[in-house]
Amino acid sequence: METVHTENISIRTHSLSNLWRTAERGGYPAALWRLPRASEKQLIIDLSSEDRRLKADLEELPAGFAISPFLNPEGEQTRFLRADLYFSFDAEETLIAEEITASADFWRIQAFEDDADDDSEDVPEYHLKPIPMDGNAGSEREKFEEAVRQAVTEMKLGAFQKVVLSRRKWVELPARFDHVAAFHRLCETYPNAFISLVSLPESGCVWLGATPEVLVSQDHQGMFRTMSLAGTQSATDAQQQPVSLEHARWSDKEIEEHALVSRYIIECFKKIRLREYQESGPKTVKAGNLLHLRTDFQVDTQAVNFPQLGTVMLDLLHPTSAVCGTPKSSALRFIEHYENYDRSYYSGFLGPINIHNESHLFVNLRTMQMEGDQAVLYAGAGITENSIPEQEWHETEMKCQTLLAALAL
Ligand SMILES: C=C(O[C@@H]1C=C(C(=O)O)C=C[C@H]1O)C(=O)O
Repeated sequence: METVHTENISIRTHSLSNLWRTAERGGYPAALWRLPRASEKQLIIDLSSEDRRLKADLEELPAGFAISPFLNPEGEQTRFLRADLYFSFDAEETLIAEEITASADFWRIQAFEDDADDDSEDVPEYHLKPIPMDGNAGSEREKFEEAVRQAVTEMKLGAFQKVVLSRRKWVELPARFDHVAAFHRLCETYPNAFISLVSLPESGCVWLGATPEVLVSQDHQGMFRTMSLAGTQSATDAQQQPVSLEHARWSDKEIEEHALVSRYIIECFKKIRLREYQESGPKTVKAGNLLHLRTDFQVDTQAVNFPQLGTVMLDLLHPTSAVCGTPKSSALRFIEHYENYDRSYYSGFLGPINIHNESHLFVNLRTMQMEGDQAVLYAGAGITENSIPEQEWHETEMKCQTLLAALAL
């Protein structure tokens, strides 16, 4: 990352919570994340307060954090947060690195500093008394199951092979719900997930999530990775005992649903005539309270001399058949007609770009959008010809539980 290290510009050491609160108070966009299996927690703050929308070009962009809506025509609606300030903390929340990029101007840094020094506001407690607001759950369920029935009918007529249908669930947050404490809680509960907290002042919303799905990742050695993740079952059996990964059984419906996503990824490689990918799987993996089928894909971009592969694949992959369907255009048309609501950033992608020469973008799943004392959770399920509406609804309920149970909401 490009940095300025002069004696007179340096952010004094503050706690993670204090930095986050200062960013929120000042109306600065901010993103806090923890990569899967990592202990380091990273925070960036964009001091421009600008609602910057662009195409996520991993070769061109400075260090920052991208968050894309599900609907992103030509990819140009990706919201980009520039890393004017960057902080990294270890598992004990000790500051281990801080950087100020050349783009940040001195006066804004000073104003930020002064505000961060004003620590008058006491740290909110982490209350755990939720008030579920699913008064309209009945009609939500009817609408969702009706859409599943419609999709099955259309698939039997050959209109498409798979569509991913989603729904929302509303929850009232406890008084003074602490976003950063909730982020830490998710980090502890889900060590294998990508945990993120993103504050977007222009919309007044903060997004919190724990996703298991990599969309595009390119590390500092030029290793490109993506995955197909589809097929879902509970990680516990009827007696609430954990299902061992070796003993998990998958139905033909789930195997087919998963295969469609893998085939979609391979088609993307074919479009760019790339044959040198390694494929491994499918295997059963645990994602919190759920099990999924996963196939991993990997390409050594240095060996194939294709450094821009991450950007090219991002363009081709999103939205994959894991969140949209097959074929993409018919599935999308069906979603737009039957879901009847804006998915916003749910099932888009998000993650750090060019932070220490790495970019890691994940599908925005197991996520909730918080605005004031309300939260909206989003969850979807892959529908094929053999789907049973009640089971698909149950799957979305389990997916909502990934966040609700961990946060005791
Ligand atoms: C759509 C979601 O998850 C996706 C759909 C899956 C499925 O249909 O089995 C599994 C994992 C994800 O790719 C979600 O979590 O909301």
